Amino acid sequence: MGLLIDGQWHDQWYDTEATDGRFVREDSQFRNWVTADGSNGFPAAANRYHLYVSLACPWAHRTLIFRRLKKLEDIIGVSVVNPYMGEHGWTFIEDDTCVGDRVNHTTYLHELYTLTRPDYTGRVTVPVLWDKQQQTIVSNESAEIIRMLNRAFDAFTDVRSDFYPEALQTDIDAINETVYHNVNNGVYRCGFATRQQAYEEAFDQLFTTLDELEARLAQQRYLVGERLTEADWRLFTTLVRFDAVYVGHFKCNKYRIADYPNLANYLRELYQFPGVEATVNFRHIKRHYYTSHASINPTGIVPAGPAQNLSAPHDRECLPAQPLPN
Ligand SMILES: N[C@@H](CCC(=O)N[C@@H](CS)C(=O)NCC(=O)O)C(=O)O
Repeated sequence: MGLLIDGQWHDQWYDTEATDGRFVREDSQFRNWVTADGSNGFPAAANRYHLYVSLACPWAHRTLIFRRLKKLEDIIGVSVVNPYMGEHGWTFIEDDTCVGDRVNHTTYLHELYTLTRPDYTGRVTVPVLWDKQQQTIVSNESAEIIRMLNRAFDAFTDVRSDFYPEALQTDIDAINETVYHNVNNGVYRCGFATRQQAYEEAFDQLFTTLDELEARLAQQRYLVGERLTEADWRLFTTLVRFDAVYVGHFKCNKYRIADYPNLANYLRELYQFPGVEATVNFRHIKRHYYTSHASINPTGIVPAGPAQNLSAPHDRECLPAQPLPN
């Protein structure tokens, strides 16, 4: 784990000293947009853009789900990093989990960052949306990449589903804000905290929000009502990792998702949504977290459990849902 400073790689763990042991996530620095009309300099096109992801990473997972839901697999390629993130950060070192970077032939993800900006200073994260034509990073912010995939490439797919419909944008943005802070990033704020108070603060916010979401999902099928939206997919990628990793490795152990009837059924419904199961890889997920954070799990032993069956039937059909267009 490390970062680039003026384009030079430094192997160093997160600095939580200045923030009383609290983990504070850096803002993503590459924030360009692919648009249908190309008005931002990045027009949607077939086979021009490439996604770099980790199958372990919940943020990158969002982008893989959108690529799949919008049937953009033939339009946007994907490279998967090795799940082990050690002294060089994310790598493309080839083994039974990784086939390398077949687009830019790099060994380390940080090379893509310095190809884009030779004096880059900051963390080197996945996902990365890469423009093969201009040889540059378009965006390394998953929240924005999924919005590009949602609509900008509609000329290249027959899937008309819109997971960020205009009429629901205010509600989606509001729930995203809470879920991001307390759940998506909340599990990291628990796991990467280096002082007891910082951990407990994050832990309380996480489980207060999970309790609220459990109550909300008793009344309605999805986070903003009857329609499945971006907000659900953003929550899904954390929920699906929760019992396998966050409960133990990040000490988020008040309850498991399996202990919340509505969240557990909702998780299974989303997991069983056509195409989604294929984007979930527990081997990468468990290997990454348990082997890459040596200060949290020094032995690097990957737990063998838990036994869970996300393909088991769910009960969500008793709540009304709006059908999605194809
Ligand atoms: N805000 C970013 C966060 C991405 C992120 O932090 N990804 C993690 C993987 S789960 C990462 O690459 N971390 C490497 C590091 O922080 O050095 C997004 O949502 O795209």
